[in-house]
Amino acid sequence: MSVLDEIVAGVRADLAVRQAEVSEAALRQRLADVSPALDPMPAFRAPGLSVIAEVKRRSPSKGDLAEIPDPAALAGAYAAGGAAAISVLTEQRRFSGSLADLEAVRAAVPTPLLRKDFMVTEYQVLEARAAGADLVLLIVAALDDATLRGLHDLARGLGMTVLVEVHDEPETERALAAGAQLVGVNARNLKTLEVHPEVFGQLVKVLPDDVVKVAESGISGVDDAARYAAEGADVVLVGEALVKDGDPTAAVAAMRSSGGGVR
Ligand SMILES: O=P(O)(O)OC[C@@H](O)[C@@H](O)c1c[nH]c2ccccc12
Repeated sequence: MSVLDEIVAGVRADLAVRQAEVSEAALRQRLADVSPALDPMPAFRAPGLSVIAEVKRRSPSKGDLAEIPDPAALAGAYAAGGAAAISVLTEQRRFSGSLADLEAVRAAVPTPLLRKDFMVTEYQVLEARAAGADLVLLIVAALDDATLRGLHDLARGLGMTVLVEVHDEPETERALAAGAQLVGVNARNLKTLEVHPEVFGQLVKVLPDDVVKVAESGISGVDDAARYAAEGADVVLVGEALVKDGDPTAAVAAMRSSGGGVR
């Protein structure tokens, strides 16, 4: 079993517990009370480099990163630095996140929010929207084509934006075939946890001009952000470097301006 398979098995077990507590019908009812999803795409498409700043306590590859007792305060700091969107890890077992973190952040900031998790069922997409998320992540390596397309269409139907994550060329072709408009190239291979920073530069050549391109993982500071911007990234998604920085507001602002042209 790959690391990704093990993570998804844990996610499915946790999901079964939540599904036993809240029915899908009840979740769908909650959707009526949620404000419409915010659209991050105009900011992502504007000139310059956008930052998706991530709330991330730990990871399977790096272990504990930061305690983050108050995710809403961290998100407020990211927003003050001009983050175009905020990613909240909600996976519990490996990343110590939760939907409660997402809800707390939603209550605190008006910035578009990404639910970062291992989404394998419609229920999780509905949960994301009900908790106030505007975007969801779909990891191509974790999904068959029919499920990828089904979850993509469901999220779009709910007014959400989908970040479709890839790590190689076949996955990129599958993402585009599913209709992806926002593609994230994860430098980390989720099956082995190895980081390959050169993958973005390879895959950017396969991505059409009108697709918004996100560079994900292992971005340690302004130099990495600037390098990805020069390679064609519209957006960088950054976790570890920001949660460990004593001044996350300044760190986000510096990454934005590293891409040439503040937006
Ligand atoms: O902390 P980093 O190296 O800046 O990485 C952030 C983000 O790219 C990473 O958290 C991530 C990218 N894709 C994922 C999928 C699942 C969980 C986590 C991720």
